[in-house]
Amino acid sequence: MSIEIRGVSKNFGDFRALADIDLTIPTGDLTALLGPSGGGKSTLLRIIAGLETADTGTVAIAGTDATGIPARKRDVGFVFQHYAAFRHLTVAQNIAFGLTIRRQSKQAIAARVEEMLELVHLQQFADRLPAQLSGGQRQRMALARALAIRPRVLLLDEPFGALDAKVRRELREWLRRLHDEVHVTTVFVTHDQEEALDVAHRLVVVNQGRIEQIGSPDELYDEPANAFVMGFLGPVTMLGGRLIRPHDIGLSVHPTNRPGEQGGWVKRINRVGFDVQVEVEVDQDEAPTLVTLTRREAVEKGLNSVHRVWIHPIPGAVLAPWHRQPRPVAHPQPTRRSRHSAEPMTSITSMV
Ligand SMILES: Nc1ncnc2c1ncn2[C@@H]1O[C@H](COP(=O)(O)OP(=O)(O)OP(=O)(O)O)[C@@H](O)[C@H]1O
Repeated sequence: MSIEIRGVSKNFGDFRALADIDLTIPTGDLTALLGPSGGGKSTLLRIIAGLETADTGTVAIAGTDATGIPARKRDVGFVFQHYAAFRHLTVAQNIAFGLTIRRQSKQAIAARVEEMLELVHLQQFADRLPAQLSGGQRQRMALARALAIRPRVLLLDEPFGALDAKVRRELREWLRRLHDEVHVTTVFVTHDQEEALDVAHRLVVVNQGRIEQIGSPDELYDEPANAFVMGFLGPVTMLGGRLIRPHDIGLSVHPTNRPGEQGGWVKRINRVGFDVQVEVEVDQDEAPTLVTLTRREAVEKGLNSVHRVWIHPIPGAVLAPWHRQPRPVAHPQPTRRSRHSAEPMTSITSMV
């Protein structure tokens, strides 16, 4: 069931939380709304759900205008970060809740609850109370409860936000597989770029009430629309006045005359897991350029004993123009730039 959002704006007093949002979410897709805190992701999700009303614009679900329809009649399943389970009801009763209030027959409810317990792998926990579950199990119960009513749309607001990193990763994987099974149109809010890139088919980057870019994980990573998107998706650094990813920089201990090459001094070498991060000072008035190498590359180049190096963008590197900030930093907190004013990204092939 596709979701069509047209011209949606929302103000809270003088504060503009959403500014003229247009977005189509295709049927059966798993879409992530990704962006920094306060950017408007939850507000947009709540407007889709009918839990919040837009000041202007429309929301259509499956081709029907849902703008004036109350949340309970929109046929959406909703899961929040902190799932409010009924503490005195068992897992099975919690999952059955939406079906019970819809006055389905006892037999139909029992069959659906069984199906849902199986789907979320909680069969053996059916008779437990929510307090007797782990955080990850509770969120799976929340998903089962949301899905039990056969919603047309599933909306998830940071559903794994309160869980530890390992459980989050497991649930991410699980959610992807679950979506492959049930194919319900799903919108997932997260501020975690790794989570979004890992789980979603499509990402919508939301910042300061606007959409910065929409695309597949590959499109966003390889062709970010602007410096904000590029900086939000992972570490970036500066080379030759442009924003570049640290692993898109090649390093040699002799000059090689490659396009865009710059000489510099090694200031620091840090081992980060399997990678080695090298800080290279090209210009002493600027923050050092970060270069990420594998440990093997660092050893082969004998980096521990050299100080003078030459660095260059590798072929195919993604480079963004960068309007000079007072002091560029290795991991900038990018300022918002409108989609329209953003300069196009250039690849190294077109730069040289
Ligand atoms: N009911 C409200 N009253 C006033 N301001 C609100 C209300 N709801 C949200 N806001 C403001 O609107 C902005 C967008 O909030 P929203 O929750 O949509 O952001 P978000 O991108 O989901 O952020 P987070 O990841 O922190 O939840 C924030 O600045 C927030 O303070």
